[in-house]
Amino acid sequence: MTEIFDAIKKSAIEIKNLIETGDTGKSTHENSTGDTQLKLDIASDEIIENIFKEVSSIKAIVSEEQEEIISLNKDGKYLIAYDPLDGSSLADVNLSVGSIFGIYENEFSGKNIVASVYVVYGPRVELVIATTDVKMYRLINNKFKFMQEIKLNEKGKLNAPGSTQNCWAPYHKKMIDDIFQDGYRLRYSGGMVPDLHQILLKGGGLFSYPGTTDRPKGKLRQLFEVFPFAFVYEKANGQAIDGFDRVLDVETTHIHDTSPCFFGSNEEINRVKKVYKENARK
Ligand SMILES: O=P(O)(O)OC[C@H]1O[C@](O)(COP(=O)(O)O)[C@@H](O)[C@@H]1O
Ligand SMILES: [Mg+2]
Ligand SMILES: [Mg+2]
Repeated sequence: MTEIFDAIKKSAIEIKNLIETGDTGKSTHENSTGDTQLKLDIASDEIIENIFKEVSSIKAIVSEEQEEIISLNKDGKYLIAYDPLDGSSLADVNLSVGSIFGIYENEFSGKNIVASVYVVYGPRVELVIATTDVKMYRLINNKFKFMQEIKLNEKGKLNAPGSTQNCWAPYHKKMIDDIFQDGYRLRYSGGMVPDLHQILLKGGGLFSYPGTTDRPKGKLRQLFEVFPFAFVYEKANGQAIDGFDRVLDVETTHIHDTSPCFFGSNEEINRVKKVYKENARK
């Protein structure tokens, strides 16, 4: 898998340069989820696709920005699903954004994810690789240097509650209020990558993107966003659930499926499970 990680590192350096110099405006296209694509989304997608085309171990790729799976090498072992520029609408206000990659074998499903990688483009560029463990690297003088392993504590102090609040179920609202009452601090930028990276590096907490009245299956996409981060959180001694069970056990029926999702350290996730079990129906 090393050549895949090297390809991702190469794409991260090109995307960093694109973000620094590129146009943050909208294109005239929509992606399959119905989001208007930014010029940066399209350009980052092209960068990654062109680099992955050169890697012989990749069988097929699928991007959040494209409709279909693209076959690359019939003898390749790995399938990669990626979100080329997550949180792209935050680039114009100079908040952090990211890229997310899920590496799968056999077919695109939560059960088949074998590794994941994400990149944070912030004041510094950091890259996190999850295999059997979770390792963080930082871009220094155009090279990724190993910095540290990432492990969550049993309990954290941060709360990142996503989605439109007036569409929350009453029990979800009460749970979030209770968590704040217990002294947790609000940390939500609207960029999944920096928001989840912050919880990982500060030792723990909760990130939630529930099902809501306007989006019963949430917003975040399983293959490109939810499963890769679920893999990271599990390997970092945390958990990722759909409110009830491991989100990596949720079935994928379409490549652009979304799922409610909760990522965090054990204490916070067990709290979500209890509230959802007592109040919600799956
Ligand atoms: O504003 P909301 O509804 O809380 O949604 C925020 C979420 O949407 C996203 O921006 C979606 O990602 P894209 O920018 O790749 O579409 C996530 O990064 C973030 O967690
Ligand atoms: Mg995204
Ligand atoms: Mg995106």
